[in-house]
Order: sequence, then structure tokens, then C-alpha cells
Amino acid sequence: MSRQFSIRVPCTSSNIGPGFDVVGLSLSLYLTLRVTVTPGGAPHPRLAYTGTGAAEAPLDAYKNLTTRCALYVLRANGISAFPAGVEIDVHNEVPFGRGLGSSGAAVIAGILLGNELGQLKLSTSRLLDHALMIERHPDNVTAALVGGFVGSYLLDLPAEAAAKKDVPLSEVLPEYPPDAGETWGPHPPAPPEGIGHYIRFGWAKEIKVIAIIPEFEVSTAKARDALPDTYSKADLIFNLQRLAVLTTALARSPPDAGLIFQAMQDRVHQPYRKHLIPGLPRILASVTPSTHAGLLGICLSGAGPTILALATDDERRIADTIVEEFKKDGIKCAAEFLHVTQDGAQVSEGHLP
Ligand SMILES: Nc1ncnc2c1ncn2[C@@H]1O[C@H](COP(=O)(O)OP(=O)(O)OP(=O)(O)O)[C@@H](O)[C@H]1O
Ligand SMILES: N[C@@H](CCO)C(=O)O
Repeated sequence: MSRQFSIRVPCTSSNIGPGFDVVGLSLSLYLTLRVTVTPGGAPHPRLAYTGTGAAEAPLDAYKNLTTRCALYVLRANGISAFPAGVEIDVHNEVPFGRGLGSSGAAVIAGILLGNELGQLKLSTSRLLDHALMIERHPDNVTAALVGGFVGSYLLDLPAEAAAKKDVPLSEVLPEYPPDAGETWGPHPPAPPEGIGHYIRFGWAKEIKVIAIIPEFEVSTAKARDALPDTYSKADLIFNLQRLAVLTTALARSPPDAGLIFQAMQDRVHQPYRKHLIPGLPRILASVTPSTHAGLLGICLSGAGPTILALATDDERRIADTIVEEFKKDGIKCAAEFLHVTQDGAQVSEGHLP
């Protein structure tokens, strides 16, 4: 008899200004997988995509990020291959390469898929360990997995465990020629235990989220390569001071715009990414609580190019101003009015409508 289940993962915005690689926020755009497993069916998974990125996402299960992550979970837990008869219909709302955690959502969907296909019953902490072997900064994947406004860190592991965690990504997600079958070679390493740790912060119910999404992509890898290896003591202290205030300020009702706006300033990543996003400093300076009542703060979402604005009121006018600013550089944008999801990734029996 066939089994049907669904996996739904929210998109995420990370950093929120000063919290580079530390804080993430799950938001109301989703990656959804509807999965059917029919024993005795085709040997390789069938994938179909609808929605955003449908033309770009590989339909070969050995090339697609989500199914490759699922295969990693299976093989790291002693199961050599996908079960027969797997059919996956993906519907995606998360634009690729825009700073809204599309790769984090794809990774979490894959980790949950592997857990279900292998009936492994991994704990949340073990699911996160597997995700961190692939996406090696914790902010997006943790928020996508557990939901809400989340702070996370990576444990400083003992040398032997650290060596296991730091294996090249090509060993975690190797190329698997589908017809090679049992000649795939050794199974990839299982993650060490307890790589990632997190805490969920509060989120004031009045705070709404506006995402202004430019039509061009910025690869996260390229945006990370733009960052320096070392920072001055002054810049480090600047960000630490703000992040400490921000995590509590965003939970307080009513939100304090003056405090939040200043607490969302950053000197660690945004200044170094401005050449990748035309007009970034001008855009961040053009919308403030004094020019736009109702605004709380504005920042680059993840590695960009999306701009995230937090507001209590007047979201349409805030969005219009940012869209107009991008237009001065010839860039078209979409505006999304989102909310913070309290739930993270969900697995449910049956197919979601
Ligand atoms: N649903 C998906 N299915 C398959 N591959 C995906 C999916 N979503 C994202 N990807 C892969 O991830 C890439 C984008 O990842 P990247 O880390 O560059 O940006 P992002 O995750 O959207 O942004 P950020 O990390 O700044 O939040 C895509 O080009 C694609 O290769
Ligand atoms: N913290 C990450 C998020 C993007 O994945 C970055 O800004 O590079």
C-alpha cells in the first residue's frame, strides 16, 4: 500500500542587521513537498516542480539539493539508497538566491524527507546536526526547522568531532550516478552529535515584515567571499552591543522604534556587500522612523539582495519607497507582506491541499 505525506518548510531571513550568522526569522513563504511512496515502484525518485524556480530546479533526484540531502541522511544512517516508488511533487514559493533562505529551506526539506523515507525518527537536534553538515552556518536552517525568531551557535567541538564535521561538502553530498547502484562507495560520515544549539526569542505581535525582493540573484557563496577575515575591535563591539539589545527589543510590546532602528545597524556584513546590491547604503538610509512613521528597522535579508523592513503600520508606503529607490538603479522588485511563523518545518500524513 502507498504512503502519502507532506513536508512544509518556511522561508527565512537571517542576520536582521547585526546578527550575522546568529539570528534567523521564519517567514510565511513556503517550500512544500507532497510525497508518495509505493513499494515495488520505480527504482529512482520522480520529481516534479511547480511555483518559483520551477524552470531552474533540477528534476534529477541525484542533482537536486533537496533529494541529495535526503540521500545523505539515508546513507549516513546505514541505508544505501532511496526506497523504490518515491514520487515527489514540489511546490515552491521561496525565490532562489535572494536572501530568503531558499537553500536552507531546501536542505531542511531534504533532511526531513530522508528521515521519513528511512523511518529514522531522528530528534530535532539530530535533524539539525545533519542539516549543519550541509549548510554550515546555523541561522537559516535552524529558523526553518524550529520556526520563529531564533538565535543559534555552533559548538566548539573536540578535535576528532570537529574533523568529522569539517569534511569537504563533496564527501557529504557526493555525485551519485544513478545507475552505479552498489558501486557508490563508502557511506558519507554521520554528523557528530550536538553541533548546533539554539534558543527561540519572543516576537512582538505588532511587528510585521516587508520583503522587497529585487529581480536579480546574489549567490550566498559570493556574498560570503566579499567579507573580510578579521574585524576591528570597534566594529565587533558595535555589532555585539546592538544584537544584545535587538533580541529583547523585538519581543517588547509596544515596540520602541528608536531603539530597534539603531539596534538593527550593522558593521560586519552589509558594508562589505554594497557592491553586490546597487544603491544599498542609499536604500537603507532612505527609510527611517522619522521619514516613515510605523517603521521599526531596515536591513539586508540574509546575504541579499532582498531588503527586509520591520513595521507596525504604513507597510504599503514603506514598500513603495524601497521599490522606487531600487527603480533609480533600473532594478525591478516584488514586495511581499509577510508574518513571522511560530511553526517551523512540519511533516504531516497525507497530501496537503
Ligand atoms: N527548492 C529548491 N530546490 C532545489 N534547489 C534549491 C531550492 N531552493 C534553493 N535551491 C538551490 O539553492 C541556491 C540558492 O542558494 P543561496 O544560498 O545562494 O541563496 P538563498 O538560500 O536563497 O539566500 P540566503 O542564503 O542569503 O538566504 C539555488 O540557486 C539552488 O541551487
Ligand atoms: N548569515 C548568512 C545568511 C545567508 O545564508 C550570510 O549572511 O551570509
